[in-house]
Amino acid sequence: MWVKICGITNLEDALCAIEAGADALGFVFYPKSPRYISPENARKIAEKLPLHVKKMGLFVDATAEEITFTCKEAKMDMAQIHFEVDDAFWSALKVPYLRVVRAQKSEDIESFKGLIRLVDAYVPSFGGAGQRLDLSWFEHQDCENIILAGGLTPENLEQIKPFGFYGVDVSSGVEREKGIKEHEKVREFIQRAKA
Ligand SMILES: O=C(O)c1ccccc1N[C@@H]1O[C@H](COP(=O)(O)O)[C@@H](O)[C@H]1O
Repeated sequence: MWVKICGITNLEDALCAIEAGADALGFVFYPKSPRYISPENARKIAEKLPLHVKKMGLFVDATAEEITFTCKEAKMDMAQIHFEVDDAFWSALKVPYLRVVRAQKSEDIESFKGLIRLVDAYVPSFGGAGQRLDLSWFEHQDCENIILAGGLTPENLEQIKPFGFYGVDVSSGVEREKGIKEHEKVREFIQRAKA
């Protein structure tokens, strides 16, 4: 299973996640988030990381032009678009991206069906709140294109295994405090996701 550890704010947490086998790391460029990192600081970390690990910039309420610029400035491989956008946005975006569905009801998870997408639980603060999705919504769905997020922890990973998700994304569930990872939880999460 593909694993992304999100909300990275320092090099130590990034290296811990990589040593444990993370496939991707997330850097939050949303100024209202407690996990916000400046593009300049994200770049200092990204430059020290191996090429095979995807560096993903997470955005809320930004224009396609701003996101394109910030991803290049911060040496991100990809943008995670964590808010609703119109069709014109996607063609204006000039970096690879991951679509996010913030699901409030079961029908929502069918948005962008067939495309690789991250499905997170809807929260007014946009994310990182540890809010879980109702797993019964996924029971008759093809989950192989879905990266699941929202309230995941090392302890509840076992419940999602039978669905066959492409990947998982976690932030608050492996933290010691907002923006700082608990390394033992990071290792445990990745080990269980990949088992
Ligand atoms: O982490 C944040 O602060 C954040 C802010 C705004 C939008 C998304 C954010 N995080 C993403 O939310 C999901 C779920 O997080 P959690 O595991 O429930 O804490 C995940 O994709 C985070 O990257």
